[in-house]
Amino acid sequence: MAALTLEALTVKFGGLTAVNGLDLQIRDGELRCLLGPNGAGKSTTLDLICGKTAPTSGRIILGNQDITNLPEFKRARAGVGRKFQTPSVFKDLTVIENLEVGRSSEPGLLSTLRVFRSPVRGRMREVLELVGLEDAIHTRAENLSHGQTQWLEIAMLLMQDCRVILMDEPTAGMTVQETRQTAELFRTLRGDHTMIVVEHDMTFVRDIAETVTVMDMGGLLAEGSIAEVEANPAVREAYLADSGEQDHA
Ligand SMILES: Nc1ncnc2c1ncn2[C@@H]1O[C@H](COP(=O)(O)OP(=O)(O)OP(=O)(O)O)[C@@H](O)[C@H]1O
Repeated sequence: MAALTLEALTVKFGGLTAVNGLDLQIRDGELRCLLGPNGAGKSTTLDLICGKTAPTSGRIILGNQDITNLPEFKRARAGVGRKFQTPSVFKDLTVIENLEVGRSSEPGLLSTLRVFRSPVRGRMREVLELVGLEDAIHTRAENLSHGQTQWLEIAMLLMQDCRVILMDEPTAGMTVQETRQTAELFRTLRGDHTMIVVEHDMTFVRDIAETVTVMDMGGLLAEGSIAEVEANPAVREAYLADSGEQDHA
């Protein structure tokens, strides 16, 4: 079953069509990489899916629910999770406290108490092990490395049991080692979680990619395995036309 379907999705900003009639279908459990030269419309596509930007036309369907006209917070509740480039963790709180706060959709004493019940606590430990933060449970977020902070944010999304997780350049600013660990994490997550990842780091993409979608000028340019799209002359041309981006494909 499709976790997410985009139908002829379009957004215009004045005279500029940033996303142009985009059709996309993401299977449950799929890890889809979204590539394309600068200005291709990748981040705007994520903005449209999470509700940060309203489309000019087209439809967005999550599972079998049409979410095109839902406001951002309702889409989050419906199961769209978004990780932005700048982490939004609480610096003064520890790793586990961040997960507790992130988990609580109804702030207040009752929900905080509920969080401490064992099934949720057990799930937190599981998620922290998954992202490699099991030894940093009581570390304040401000003392985490850049990579660890990104993993904490991913852990917070995993706790929300999102239907689809959107990530914009998750490895930006990471060391080579952190990027490798993130690739390993994503390979573990795929199958159980549905993710759309916008990424420029082609080594990382090759490490994690199943199907990749290449956008150019707001539209879909190519879709297939990494080998297929890298061999596609139209893809090569699009990247070469974008002067600063030759290294990205
Ligand atoms: N709110 C906005 N108002 C006007 N134009 C916008 C807005 N958001 C994006 N754009 C334009 O839409 C186009 C697509 O931008 P977008 O950020 O989606 O590209 P991208 O593929 O994510 O690029 P990059 O890889 O550089 O992040 C660009 O020309 C951008 O300037």
